[in-house]
Amino acid sequence: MTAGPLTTDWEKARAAARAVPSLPPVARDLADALGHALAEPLTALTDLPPFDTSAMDGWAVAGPGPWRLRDGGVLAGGQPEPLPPGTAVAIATGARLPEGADAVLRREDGADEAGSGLLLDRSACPGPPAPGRDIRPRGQECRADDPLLPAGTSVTPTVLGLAAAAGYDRLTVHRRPRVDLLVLGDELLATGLPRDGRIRDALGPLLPAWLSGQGADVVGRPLLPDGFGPLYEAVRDSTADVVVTTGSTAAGPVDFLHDALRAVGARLLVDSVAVRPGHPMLLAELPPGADGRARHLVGLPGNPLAAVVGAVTLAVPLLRSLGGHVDAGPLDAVCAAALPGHPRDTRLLPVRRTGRAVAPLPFGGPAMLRGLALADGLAVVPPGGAEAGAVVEILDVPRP
Ligand SMILES: Nc1nc2c(c(=O)[nH]1)N[C@H]1C(S)=C(S)[C@@H](COP(=O)(O)OP(=O)(O)OC[C@H]3O[C@@H](n4cnc5c(N)ncnc54)[C@H](O)[C@@H]3O)O[C@H]1N2
Ligand code: MOO
Repeated sequence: MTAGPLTTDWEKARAAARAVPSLPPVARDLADALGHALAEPLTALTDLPPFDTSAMDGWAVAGPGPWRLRDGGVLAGGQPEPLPPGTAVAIATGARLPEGADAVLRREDGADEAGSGLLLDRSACPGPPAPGRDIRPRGQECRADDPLLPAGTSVTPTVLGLAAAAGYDRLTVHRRPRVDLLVLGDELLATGLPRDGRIRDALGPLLPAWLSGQGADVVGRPLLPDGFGPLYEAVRDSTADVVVTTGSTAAGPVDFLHDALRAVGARLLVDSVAVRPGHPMLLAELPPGADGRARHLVGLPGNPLAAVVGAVTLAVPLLRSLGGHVDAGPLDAVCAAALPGHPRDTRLLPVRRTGRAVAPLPFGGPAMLRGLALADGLAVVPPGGAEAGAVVEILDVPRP
């Protein structure tokens, strides 16, 4: 390691994690693109709708009524015959409008006169249907080549739907970062009740479920035994874009993270942050991978809430940047009551939201998850605390 221990301001720590460049673009089938970020703008490959379409079930009509009804009807997906003036044909919502039709009469507004073969307009508004009524004209939503979404947009289910509608089978997206999760601590149990001085691992279940939703492919490791050797070897041998460790950041008798980083030739970018809880968190640049790409390690403290604060501060911004996501700015809220702060450091506090106002939750100690599990967000409390009525930034809590 080339940098010495240096506490970083909380905003600067977040900025350092966000500063890493995105991973290269890859092409993915739509079905595999969910959760990636677009590496190029999404441009319409077609007009939408691609042809004039009926917006309602009823009849396509040509000119003023009454109309002579033609046999058959036009269904969605059909190719209709042209419609001569003074005639009408039954049509379904989403069906292509026949050439010559200038409006659609809704099913509930038309009367199909028995015997005469005539269709009468019984709609409340008298006079001929206004041209274009209940038609979705070609290109109403977009024209081919129109920009629909900027690069950096996260591929949500809606984006998949829009891309499919606009003609895409594959999308160019940023590769998702691969994460190796190393959970450290001989005291941790994977199952059962706490016993014999040992406790359950809370972070193995929490982190993969959360970080996957942040656009990462997480490979969870079984609990790693304490000791320099296993940690050093796991970090040295990992080929992931990001190694996330939990525990071992402090100076306890089995806290070997700094030693392991030194031994693999890592460079510390952030070594402790002025935030509570979680201040021993760290961010390091690992020696590059075989392809020359930068690789990183995020060291999260072992106390569970402290680890979540570390992940919000370093891991989430790092993974979002690597994945190429351009996210909206944070939300803020008004403090319903004073939020207690740390005298010198930023504090992240689990809060409950009611409307635009937030209030602190009990059980927000560094080793606890009870408050966080009920929280709607983590309030960013400035040094010294926030008064009732003050506006504070709210960060998202872990979600799938
Ligand atoms: N002398 C000092 N001691 C400590 C300091 C300090 O500044 N000087 N900082 C404290 C703070 S703050 C934190 S946070 C912890 C950070 O410790 P580590 O990152 O080295 O973590 P561990 O010692 O391994 O564990 C701390 C605590 O968390 C429990 N733990 C660990 N992993 C898990 C897990 N996966 N699930 C549930 N609980 C876990 C572990 O049993 C310990 O109780 O250091 C303080 N000490
Ligand atoms: O800051 Mo430690 O992170 O108190 O738990």
